[in-house]
Amino acid sequence: MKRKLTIKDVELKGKRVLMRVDFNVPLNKETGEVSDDTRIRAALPTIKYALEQGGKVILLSHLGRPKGVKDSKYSLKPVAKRLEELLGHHVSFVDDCIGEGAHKVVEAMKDGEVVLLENVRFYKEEKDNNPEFAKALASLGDIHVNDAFGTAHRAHASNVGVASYLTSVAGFLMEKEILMLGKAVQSPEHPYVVILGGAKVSDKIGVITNLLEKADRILIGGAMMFTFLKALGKEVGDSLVEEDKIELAKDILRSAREKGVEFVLPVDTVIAQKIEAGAEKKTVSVDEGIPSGWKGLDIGPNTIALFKEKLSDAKTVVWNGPMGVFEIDDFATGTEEIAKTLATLERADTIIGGGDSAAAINKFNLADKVSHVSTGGGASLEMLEGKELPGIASIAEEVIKKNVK
Ligand SMILES: Nc1ncnc2c1ncn2[C@@H]1O[C@H](COP(=O)(O)OP(=O)(O)O)[C@@H](O)[C@H]1O
Ligand SMILES: O=C(OP(=O)(O)O)[C@H](O)COP(=O)(O)O
Repeated sequence: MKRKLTIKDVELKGKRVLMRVDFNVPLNKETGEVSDDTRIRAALPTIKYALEQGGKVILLSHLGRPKGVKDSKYSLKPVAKRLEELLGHHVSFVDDCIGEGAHKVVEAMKDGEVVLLENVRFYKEEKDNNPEFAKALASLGDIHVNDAFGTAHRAHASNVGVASYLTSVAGFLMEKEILMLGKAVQSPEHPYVVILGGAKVSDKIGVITNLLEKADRILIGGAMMFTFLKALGKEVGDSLVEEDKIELAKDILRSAREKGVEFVLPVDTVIAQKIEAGAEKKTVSVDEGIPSGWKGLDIGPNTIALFKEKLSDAKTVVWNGPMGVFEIDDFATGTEEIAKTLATLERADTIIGGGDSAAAINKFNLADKVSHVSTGGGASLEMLEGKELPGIASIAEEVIKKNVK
């Protein structure tokens, strides 16, 4: 892949910098305020840089899935407030992302000012990547900066379509995500260990197939383990199993054996009858099996020890999906211990992807102890699957000048 142009490659002074960010953040249902500002913080270096360079920063984002109509539940207004606090700089909010209102505000902007436009998904043309809509957005800027890595697996108007009308360059967050995840995809240092957990087996099965070509070891935890344990004929009680993926799980186990990839499944699990704090719990070995009426909600102590050993010599670790129901402290031990283990691997590239995995690492205050916590869930997974993401493909590449005599 040729080098992507970044915000550092272009002149910003006096320019209208149309910046696509991913401010799709959770809002508190009662107060309507931003409840997790990780994605806003992650975009700050790019916004600050553009301001320091004397650009006029016009921010575009989506929030939620409002189905192409204006719906105040999905307004970016609370995000403007939070951004203003974090940036320590006034942020004007405009209640439309195209049209006369938006144009008037943008035309009146001075260098070093910031405007956040309303949710681009209030128009269905955004998700359709409609060229006219993309042109209308593009008319608000002189240059397009794409810092929305979390949206890079979508080919929408505000990240991809606009690149037909304006030069699109990467922001610092986009650049870092491409660098860190790209390295894990293209040239990981070995041993390369992948830890997969969480609940969405069907979403992640494609990644496993691709990773069998690259990883040396794959460790499976979370609810995902029960589909594999069932494929091996173990009793899994009432644990979460994706029945229609059992055959695929068998294929993956066979394929791992053939390719010489170590496929490590838990040896014990913490079980309970109810997914709630304080529920009676016990640890059983997977060979003993889980009785009916009980479900596996975390990896057990012997599995934690086994996974620690399998991680000890790792040079690259990619982790996606918690090891158990970490939201409840009784079932958070496995996730916490794996997070702590990653934090001690100082000489390895440790990369965490997935919304819940990022939430878990934040819960244990270990985010600054790993190499990279991706802001993209779906985007990081698709990248690990080896797919080309449309929101990266649309960023301009360096033109290699040949010496012509
Ligand atoms: N054994 C389990 N049984 C049921 N749910 C589980 C289990 N282990 C993990 N989970 C749940 O999986 C969810 C996260 O899954 P997923 O969305 O796949 O992860 P990510 O967002 O990191 O990609 C969490 O809410 C967690 O409670
Ligand atoms: O939050 C996002 O995806 P993620 O939850 O997979 O990280 C992105 O903002 C993309 O949103 P979308 O999945 O509604 O297109």
